[in-house]
Amino acid sequence: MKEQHSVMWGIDDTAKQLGPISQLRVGPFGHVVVIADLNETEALLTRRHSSLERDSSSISIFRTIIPGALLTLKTNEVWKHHRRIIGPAMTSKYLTLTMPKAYDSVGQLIELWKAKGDICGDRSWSAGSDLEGATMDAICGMAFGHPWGVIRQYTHLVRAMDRQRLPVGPLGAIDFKLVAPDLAESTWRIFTSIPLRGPFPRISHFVTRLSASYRRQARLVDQFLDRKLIEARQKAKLLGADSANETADNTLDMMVARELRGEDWMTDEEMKQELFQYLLAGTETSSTTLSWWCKFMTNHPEVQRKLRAHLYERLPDVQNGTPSFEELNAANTPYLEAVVHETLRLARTAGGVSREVKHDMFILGKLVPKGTQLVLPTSIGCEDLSSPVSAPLHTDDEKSRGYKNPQASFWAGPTDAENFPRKVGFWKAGTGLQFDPERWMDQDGKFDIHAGPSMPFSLGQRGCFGKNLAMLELRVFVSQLNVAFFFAPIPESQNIFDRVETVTSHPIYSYIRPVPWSTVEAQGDT
Ligand code: HEM
Repeated sequence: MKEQHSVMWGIDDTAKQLGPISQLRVGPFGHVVVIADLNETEALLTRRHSSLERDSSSISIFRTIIPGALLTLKTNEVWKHHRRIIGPAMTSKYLTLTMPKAYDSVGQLIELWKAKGDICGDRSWSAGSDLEGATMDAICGMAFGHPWGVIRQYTHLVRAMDRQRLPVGPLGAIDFKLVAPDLAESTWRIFTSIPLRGPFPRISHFVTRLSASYRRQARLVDQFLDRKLIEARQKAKLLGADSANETADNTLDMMVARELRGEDWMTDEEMKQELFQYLLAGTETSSTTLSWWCKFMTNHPEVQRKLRAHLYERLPDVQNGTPSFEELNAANTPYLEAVVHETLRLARTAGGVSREVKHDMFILGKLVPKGTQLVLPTSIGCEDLSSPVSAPLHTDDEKSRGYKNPQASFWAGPTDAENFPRKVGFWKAGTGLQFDPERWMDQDGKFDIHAGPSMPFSLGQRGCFGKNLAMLELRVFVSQLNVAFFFAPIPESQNIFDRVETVTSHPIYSYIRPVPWSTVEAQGDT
């Protein structure tokens, strides 16, 4: 793992060397069991989920800033209650209503990149913080109805810069150091306070909370949420319950309207935590995925050109920026869907998920005791890491001890292996790590979600709550950015694919050079 600078690639290598189930020691006392087999992972997350629970260590890490929202609740009655209340926010009805917020945010990002392009000439800059700002604006709009104006502020600052004195970073790119509005800066400060490493997250975060600046920033965000809650309730009362419910175009308004109708409700504190969780779970994940997309585009001009032609053909409105919810789907824009899926597959934004075993169970023929922490890489289909058909599922010793337990997985046991041979060789040999959206297209040019494995949002009951919103946002951003810009090549010294793993696995360098499609280099040979 040290050699690869990545836990995720390290786990891939472990799986290649040790097979689909292995045990790693973590620190002096802990250990985790890694399951790197696609069928087994699917079975665990979907069919055997009642034997598993979200693991205590990740819960205690995220509880430092969100003590009681979906992400940090055990799968109990409270979790089900929260899901019932905010679940409708992911239905097509609400997503359709909130979609204009995503268009607003990407529109502002396009303006920012045009302003940067004007002063940068043919030099590149890093896309990372711009994308964080734009996805934060989008999520705020979708959650509370108003973006925080991060990108608007960045654009204002860029327009005021002296093009003769732009700061140049060590790799030759322009190093814009832009300051976001207070609320956004405070939220990022809270996110970065999450103690991702170290054995005692609660203690280390307690120390962080002693700092006056942290307390001031946390208070600012808390007061904002209080204010929004009051405003949303006043607005809903004026409109009346039914009309408030019909017109709600953000998650807070939707929750408040349901509260007013007496349907279901949460305490103020619960509501605030669920909304804050939107920011935590929805900003970095989307911006990281989009940063990877920019890198893939920069290296694949042919994909950019094909995508643009496809969008112009399928979406007459694309230039005006408002294709509808129904128009932006896999059936209507299959190549866009393929590009988004391929980006998610290779970005490996959330490299893995973890679970705790609730009682002794058999996994791939091994007895895994109660309390064990499982790590399930979400992108094991990237390479061919499944076990071969002939892998022994029970050792002779286990069989002689009568290991025919009722909780064995669907796939465990020699008979199942014969009847349901393990899927191996998902992609053409040696192509698994290449960026190739065509792998998701069938012979008739349709998008085929079953073409191969990919589970970037995880699976099952505790899989990503925001998947529908995230997919919509990615389709909106990718289509709008593609139509607005050609991502021109950048110097080799900046074209580095190294990762850093925090909450997500993001590129260390995300330099871009977006140019108008009218330029000669955008037109290329075609
Ligand atoms: C590209 C974007 C995203 C990716 C790749 C992603 C991925 C994931 C993954 C892998 C999990 C863990 C699931 C598990 O443990 O099985 C998760 C959980 C979650 N995600 Fe996302 N996510 C994304 C965007 C979003 C957005 C936009 C939101 C909110 C609006 C969101 C809200 C959540 C929540 C609340 C959970 C916890 C669900 C629970 O424990 O019940 N995510 N996400």
